[in-house]
Amino acid sequence: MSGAEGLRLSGVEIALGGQRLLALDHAVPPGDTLTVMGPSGSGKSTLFAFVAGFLDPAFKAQGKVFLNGRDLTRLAPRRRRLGLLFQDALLFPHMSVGENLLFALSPEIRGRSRRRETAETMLAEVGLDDTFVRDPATLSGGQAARVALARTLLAEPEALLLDEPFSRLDQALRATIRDLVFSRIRERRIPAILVTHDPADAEAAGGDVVDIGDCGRTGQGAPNGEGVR
Ligand SMILES: Nc1ncnc2c1ncn2[C@@H]1O[C@H](COP(=O)(O)OP(=O)(O)OP(=O)(O)O)[C@@H](O)[C@H]1O
Repeated sequence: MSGAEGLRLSGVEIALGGQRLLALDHAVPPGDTLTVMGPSGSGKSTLFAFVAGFLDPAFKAQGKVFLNGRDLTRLAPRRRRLGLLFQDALLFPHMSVGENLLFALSPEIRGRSRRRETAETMLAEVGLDDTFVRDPATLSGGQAARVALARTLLAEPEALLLDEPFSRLDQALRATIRDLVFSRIRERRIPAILVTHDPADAEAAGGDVVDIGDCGRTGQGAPNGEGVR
């Protein structure tokens, strides 16, 4: 089954050194977020590497990833149309906020003023009007997280991989940025996978939660993708 809309991990199993690390079979509808939890070393980053297409050859993987009906499994990473958000905003320090955004914008959007207007509109969407010319070094942690989100969304990803994107933010800011990210995901109907250690993140994401923690040790884990809620 290809899963015409959304993201689907179909019979995914990843092994390392002959031992099964994780198994996952799960569909993420448009606008939903699947939360993946598990202790350090359980394979969360490895799962993202598999979905994004840069899994280290030390791992043996089987199963497929479908996105809006396309089989991504053998596609080059840049053709998968995935957006990633990490703990760090990872903005280019030698570029202004606006230049960071324009870098992510499709070359199909032509014309200097049209490109700038598109980037400014996205900045406004994440609550950052009038920051186009700012130096990223002068941004607060929350502002940098907003720019990172804007840059990711500007590339118009068909799915998002969120790798502990809130873990560097203090508690109050964390709630604000979290709400912003999940509201954008729902409104734009983007399927997402979130890796986190924080149950409050999973709660805010509002979708299924899978714990891949026991998989390698017991061979059970969540082989049928049954969420814990
Ligand atoms: N390139 C690699 N070659 C061999 N083993 C690796 C490689 N990368 C990771 N591993 C091992 O694979 C297992 C899963 O690692 P992974 O980084 O996916 O865990 P994680 O759940 O993301 O951990 P954390 O929560 O600490 O980020 C670990 O045992 C790790 O040591």
